Amino acid sequence: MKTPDKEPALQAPILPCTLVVETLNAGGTVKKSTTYKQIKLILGRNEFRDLILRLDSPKHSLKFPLRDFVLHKRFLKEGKATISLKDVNLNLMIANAPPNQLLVFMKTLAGKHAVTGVNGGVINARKRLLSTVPKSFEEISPLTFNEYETVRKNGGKMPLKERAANVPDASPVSSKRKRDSKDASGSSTPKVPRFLNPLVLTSEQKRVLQVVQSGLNVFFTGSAGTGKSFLLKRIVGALPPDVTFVTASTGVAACQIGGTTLHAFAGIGSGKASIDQCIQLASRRVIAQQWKKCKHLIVDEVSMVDGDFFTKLEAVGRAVRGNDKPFGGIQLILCGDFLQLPPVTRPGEKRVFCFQTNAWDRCINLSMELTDVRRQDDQEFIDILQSIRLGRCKEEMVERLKQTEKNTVERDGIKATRLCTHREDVNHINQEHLKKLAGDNQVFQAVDSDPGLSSLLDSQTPVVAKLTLKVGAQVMLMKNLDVGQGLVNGARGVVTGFKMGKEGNPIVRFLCGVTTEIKHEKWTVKGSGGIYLHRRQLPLKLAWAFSIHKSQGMTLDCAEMSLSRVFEAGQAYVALSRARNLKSIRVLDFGPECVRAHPDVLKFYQGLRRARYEEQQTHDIEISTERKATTLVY
Ligand SMILES: Nc1ncnc2c1ncn2[C@@H]1O[C@H](COP(=O)(O)OP(=O)(O)OP(=O)(O)O)[C@@H](O)[C@H]1O
Ligand SMILES: [Mg+2]
Repeated sequence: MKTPDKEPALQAPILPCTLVVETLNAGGTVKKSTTYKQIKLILGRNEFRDLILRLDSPKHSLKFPLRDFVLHKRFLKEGKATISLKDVNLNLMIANAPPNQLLVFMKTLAGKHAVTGVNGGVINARKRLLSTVPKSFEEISPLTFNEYETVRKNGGKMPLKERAANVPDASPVSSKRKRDSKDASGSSTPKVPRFLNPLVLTSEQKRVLQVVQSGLNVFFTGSAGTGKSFLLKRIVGALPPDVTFVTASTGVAACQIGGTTLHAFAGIGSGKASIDQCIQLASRRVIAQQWKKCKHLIVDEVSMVDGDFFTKLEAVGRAVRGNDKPFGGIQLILCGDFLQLPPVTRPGEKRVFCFQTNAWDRCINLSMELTDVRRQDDQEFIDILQSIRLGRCKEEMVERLKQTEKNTVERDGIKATRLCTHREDVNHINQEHLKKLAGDNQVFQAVDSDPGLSSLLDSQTPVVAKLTLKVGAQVMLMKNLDVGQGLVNGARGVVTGFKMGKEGNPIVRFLCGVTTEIKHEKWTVKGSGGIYLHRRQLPLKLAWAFSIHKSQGMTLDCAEMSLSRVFEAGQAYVALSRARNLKSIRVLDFGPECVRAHPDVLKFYQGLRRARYEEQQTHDIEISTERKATTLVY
């Protein structure tokens, strides 16, 4: 994989949000509550260098000195947090803030507060009274790594850490931090935290984010590994969570971006009923509320959304929201690669891609293409993949892929995962291999927040309800645990033992060189009506075999594949493009006949390319919310 670039510095902490200010009496009950909608919170310092939170809106300007406070930050991902000002009995409840900005804002607030204390504390009351310094307010500078380190080394002085134990809903940062700061040998190494040093978007990714923030309905595409899902997560973090609905065509893809399936959002079942019936279904109170609340709808892996289903959704959006604009005025942010897997159809059913519908033409203002491949860094492999994506495979490419049959991708007892074209083969292969291993089965049962909805959690989380392991079991990690160490979604490993004790967690040796105990993790999905469901399970799956359909969107460490039975256009491309380089795959039974691209999709992409060419010929493109039906492709 390419070495990631890093963001040089963070922006000044200004947070768009809604704020509820609660005034409490001495007993802690609420005396008064005032809501300020669509305001900005600005973190700054006054003339005495006190930390001040300023509320700005066209009608209001309030200042809250931050002296003795507790941060409640369990719901950061949902754009919510509370600052309890102990000395003045106020609760400042933040809602509807872009989650990424909120995270940086809260960390900066905690860090700057701790550093202020470390660097000399506050000016006494007498000096303040006698001071002739004019009143001022200066926005705070971004938290630097040195400040972060000061806070880390003076751990006790940092309010987030110090008080977490006393705050019932403060999230347990300490255990995660411990894991993040240890290397494979277990020794502590100071690491720049991800929030201080986020991966930089490429210029084309930034451009898409800009367009999304301008409010246009956008479809962005690009070959496998160009960072579409990566960008989508940034987009999610930059939009207000209360009115943003994050979805994908499949449960696994939805889980990767922290969303739900498009079907679960829509509430129209399979969408096979007539448009009138679909509208009726979506008009049920809880579903309709969701539709009305939604201002931004995000859909990943849109290539697998059926065209008829998309047409019905568009009509439902207009009807349920009582708004004649396309999709009822919801901003659409669609992403995917139509040259990967198409919508699943029954035998004999006509396949309609989304882009072939009138609804698509009415809705999508702008189509953009990412071209910089980030998953692979091996140019020869990138060239082969680009050609296969378009349904072409020259003789020398076939030969090169055939040569990989001799690759030894096994290492340290970790075998290649067989990517299967047919789902039924996957289960069979995994169970047969597990049976052959000596030793006892260790069964790990998931704990679901609502056992009645376990089948929904089965389809929307990447982990199974019942996981059976043995020493020697080949496993795949299903969650990013520590990106720096290589413990990422798709990492391959082998079970080497089980911890003694009640839980008996597995010890897994991974291909990246780390051997570690795997503990339970939590997955959260939004059910219909916006209810959150949780599953706790080990983030592992058996990995002797995996289906190509389930692997769409993933990056895999080592895989082998037999592609002679491919039955879909794009299937061979999806399988091959999961790998990082030619050394980490073994391709069996390969021939040019395995490679297929759908002719309608090729035509669609030719149209996008032509439009790019014409745009480049005529003028520099200006992004304007006025423009309709423009196609912009990189
Ligand atoms: N700007 C970036 N900086 C660093 N790494 C990046 C960047 N963009 C993407 N990546 C990395 O590239 C890899 C592929 O990204 P991602 O899975 O988002 O691609 P994708 O276009 O969604 O692929 P697919 O079509 O297979 O779903 C990931 O490991 C991701 O973290
Ligand atoms: Mg993706």
